[in-house]
Amino acid sequence: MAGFTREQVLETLKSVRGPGFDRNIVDLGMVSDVFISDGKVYFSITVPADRAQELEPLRLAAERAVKAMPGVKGALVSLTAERKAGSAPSAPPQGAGHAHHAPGQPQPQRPAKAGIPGIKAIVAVASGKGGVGKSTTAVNLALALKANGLSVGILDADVYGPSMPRLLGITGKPKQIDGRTIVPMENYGLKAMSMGFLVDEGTAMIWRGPMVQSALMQMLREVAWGDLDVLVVDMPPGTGDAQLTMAQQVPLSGAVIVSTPQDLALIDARKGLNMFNKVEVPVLGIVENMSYFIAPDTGARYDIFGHGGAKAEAEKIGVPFLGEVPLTIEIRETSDAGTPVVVSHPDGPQAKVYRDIAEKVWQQVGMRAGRQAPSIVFE
Ligand SMILES: Nc1ncnc2c1ncn2[C@@H]1O[C@H](COP(=O)(O)OP(=O)(O)OP(=O)(O)O)[C@@H](O)[C@H]1O
Repeated sequence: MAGFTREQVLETLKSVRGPGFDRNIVDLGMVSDVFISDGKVYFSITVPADRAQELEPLRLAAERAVKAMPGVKGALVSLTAERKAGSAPSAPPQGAGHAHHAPGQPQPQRPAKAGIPGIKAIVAVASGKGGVGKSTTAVNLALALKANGLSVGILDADVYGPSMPRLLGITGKPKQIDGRTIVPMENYGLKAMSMGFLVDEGTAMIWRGPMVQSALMQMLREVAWGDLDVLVVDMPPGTGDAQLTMAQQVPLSGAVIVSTPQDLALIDARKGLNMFNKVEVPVLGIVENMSYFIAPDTGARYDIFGHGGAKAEAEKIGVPFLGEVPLTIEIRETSDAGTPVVVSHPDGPQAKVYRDIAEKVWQQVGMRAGRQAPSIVFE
């Protein structure tokens, strides 16, 4: 147990006041739930979207105040424009002119999204619903981009069920430099960051929206990613407020939507597409996962899932179709063993499927950026 309490954190935060605010941030109701894990404190401060940049010093001041408390090992604080139902500041800070938005809804404006120095492109991998193989696709896509000659990182934004430690076979905790910046973990030449590296399994389950935003922003901006051609972001499954806010706040180059062929998953994939359209993030294309079945003994292919649905859907709505990934024992077993198929069976047919998808994704990124993607040479 931490040697300090949530109440003490809030008491400390009462010393923090923003420019133009008539009271401290706690009394104004701007502080989210405070979450404490392993001596580290996580929370966010709700500010008007149009003042987010200007209020960065406020975030720093709050973080400094909490870090100075005895027993506190670290603090992750972010600004969020999300407003929880019933907890709007009683005296909104000046500039808060968004009363016409429903409480709890993310602001429709797109907040300023500063790029991340050193990272050329950020690609989200998303799905309309859980269990369609989004994380498996994300990790194999990242490794395939790497195999295609790019420098790549992966950010596991699925804080409710982080899977990168398991998928990449990474254990241990990341190091911190200068008391703030986190050094990403690494395996198979891939830099990786996940809440799963920071908190014990299960802990992340009880997080609430603003805390998630807070943690994500820090994993994005306060990790020493170094120079990357592309950072792949494994999004939380679904298309709710958390995903929408994230898509708004992260400077995404584009999104890849993963779907299974079944009708239901396709309907959900459509929701994913709409979500990215809403925040003007280009959809780079759709991947159909568990598209067909390859029998382990004979290698015979069976189209038992009505494969092709995602391709037809992609054509109908005019987004690129990126490829079909079969349902195979190798993909499942290698994922579970922390040795994704792209690195453990690089010469196999599944690795090739992912490398082809990676090539298409990178071409799309290049096209959207209005420039030619660096050419990728295949053997
Ligand atoms: N193409 C595939 N062939 C065989 N198994 C697969 C394939 N894709 C994913 N799986 C398996 O399906 C399960 C779900 O995959 P994964 O965790 O990647 O899904 P997800 O959409 O990220 O799920 P969640 O939404 O729960 O995070 C895992 O056991 C994974 O190994």
